[in-house]
Amino acid sequence: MPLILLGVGSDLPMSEMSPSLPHKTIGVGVIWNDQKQILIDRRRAEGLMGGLWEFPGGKIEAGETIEDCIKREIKEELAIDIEVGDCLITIEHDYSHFSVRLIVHHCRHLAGVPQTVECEEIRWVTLDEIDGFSFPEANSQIIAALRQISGCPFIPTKW
Ligand SMILES: Nc1nc2c([nH]c(=O)n2[C@H]2C[C@H](O)[C@@H](COP(=O)(O)OP(=O)(O)OP(=O)(O)O)O2)c(=O)[nH]1
Ligand SMILES: [Mg+2]
Repeated sequence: MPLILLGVGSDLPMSEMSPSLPHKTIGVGVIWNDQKQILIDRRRAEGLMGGLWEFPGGKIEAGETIEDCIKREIKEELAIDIEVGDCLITIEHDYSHFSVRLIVHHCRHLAGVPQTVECEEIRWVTLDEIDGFSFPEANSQIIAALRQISGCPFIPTKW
């Protein structure tokens, strides 16, 4: 009698067999100024994760590099020019209704005064001050990674 396996007996990896959450890939910038402060912005009250602080960024578009995504999002959201540097960390995080991959790069502020084009509020803060702000859950890993490096990654003579 042949053994007949029905349904789930396939070669698919577990991740493709389980019902998956919607997934977004997000380019995120940790933007440093020449005083070694980091730019954070507060998300609009009415949207997803409303009122929480974040490092600016947004969804990657088809055909875009992560560097181009971060540069574009930061121009759209804050109207400033930046240089995108090294990757600090990549995080995979599951929220209740979706999951995100946050690809976080160090960035250097080049020009323009940040404007609240797509956010509620903007602050330049030191790493010591950052604990006074509420961030989305996934951000604790970004902040921990920032604490592990020895300060601003850009060489002061480059400013
Ligand atoms: N930009 C940013 N997003 C974060 C952070 N931490 C975190 O969990 N997220 C999540 C929140 C959102 O679900 C997602 C970012 O999406 P977004 O709403 O900024 O996307 P977007 O700029 O393309 O905006 P939209 O076109 O959807 O309005 O990543 C963070 O530090 N920065
Ligand atoms: Mg955004």
